[in-house]
Amino acid sequence: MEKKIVVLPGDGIGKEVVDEGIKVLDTVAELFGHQFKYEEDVIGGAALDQFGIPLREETLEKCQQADAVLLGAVGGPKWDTLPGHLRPEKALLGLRKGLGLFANLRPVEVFGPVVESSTLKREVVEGVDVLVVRELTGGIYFGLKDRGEYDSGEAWAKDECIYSVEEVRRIAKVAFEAARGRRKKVTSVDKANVLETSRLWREVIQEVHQEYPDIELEHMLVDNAAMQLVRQPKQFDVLVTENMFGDILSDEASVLAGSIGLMPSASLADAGGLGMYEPVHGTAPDIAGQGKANPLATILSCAMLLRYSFGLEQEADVIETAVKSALEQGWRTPDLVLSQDDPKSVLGTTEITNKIIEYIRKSALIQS
Ligand SMILES: NC(=O)C1=CN([C@@H]2O[C@H](COP(=O)(O)OP(=O)(O)OC[C@H]3O[C@@H](n4cnc5c(N)ncnc54)[C@H](O)[C@@H]3O)[C@@H](O)[C@H]2O)C=CC1
Ligand SMILES: CC(C)CC(=O)C(=O)O
Ligand SMILES: [Mg+2]
Repeated sequence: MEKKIVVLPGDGIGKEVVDEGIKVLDTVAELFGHQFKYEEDVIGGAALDQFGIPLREETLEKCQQADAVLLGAVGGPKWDTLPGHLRPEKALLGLRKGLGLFANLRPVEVFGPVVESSTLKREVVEGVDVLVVRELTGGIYFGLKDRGEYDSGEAWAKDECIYSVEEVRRIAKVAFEAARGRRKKVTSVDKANVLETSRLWREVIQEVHQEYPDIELEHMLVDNAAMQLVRQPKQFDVLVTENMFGDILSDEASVLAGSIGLMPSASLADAGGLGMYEPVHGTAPDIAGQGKANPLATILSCAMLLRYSFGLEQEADVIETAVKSALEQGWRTPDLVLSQDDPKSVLGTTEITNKIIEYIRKSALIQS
């Protein structure tokens, strides 16, 4: 199979983890006889430094013409004081909107071997398997185009939260369809006791649910959901929510898995179409450049890329199994080690990728 992947490393550890993801994709390509062509471009802070804007039109066009996009993360303290439209993070919003990627899938799977990496009790987290379905191109991160901008020192600032029926309907369908292939339960998270957009959200979710009588639906207010997620996470199967709530709840859910360095994501327009794949985490300025970032979230995002954009199920499975094997054998990155005297073998970014590649090669040998 021949495919074109646009690679957007971004800033901070984004570059470090994306490099590792490509090594894994190259290994899979070599073993399974595929040809992946990469086209790298700058976005975020890197694009600001080089071109004066966080997202160039030509970058968006390149992505539109690709088969998939692999992204690291954007932002960092260097650009924190810039006005809103120049923030590196706006590049991400522009890409998501420009590519029509309204469905963000963030699986939260607790890998058995790293249960002890979670700060929560074993009985709470063991076996957790939640899919967060986050609406990605609406809500308060977008608002109205002509809303103006806050200037430092001004007396007030404004963000607007808008949702249309159609925006909620299409993400509801993604969630109910996903639940059909899982444990058949959807929890819709909103703030319908306060927000008008949430009242619309709840109404539309209920309406779409009529088409899915085989799926159990419950509604939960977001403050309660934040609490339930760490109190009793196994009550959740598919959790569907709007843009900002999904952003926050998925970072919270990473505590169940042991580290945000394990959390992959896929941002999709339509099933089988162009997708963008990125770790849930940001640029981690506190550890950037030290060779200790956990690349597994990105490597698992590469598995999602193969599965959702290229339909390469077996190749995706091989990557996921290799990640599990490496963790089972006790290999860890520093973020997965809670105490100094933890006996687990601690590896850097490149070293743990090399282990994953070793396991991928071994499993390909067994299969051939
Ligand atoms: N998708 C994106 O591009 C995102 C970008 N950001 C940006 O990243 C910058 C830093 O944001 P933070 O709030 O600090 O969030 P962050 O996710 O970058 O880091 C939060 C904490 O998690 C740790 N961490 C994150 N990824 C890790 C990994 N792969 N391995 C080991 N440890 C990891 C970091 O060291 C830090 O202690 C900001 O400029 C923010 O706007 C934040 C979130 C998402
Ligand atoms: C950086 C933001 C645009 C969004 C974010 O934190 C995320 O998508 O996880
Ligand atoms: Mg986030």
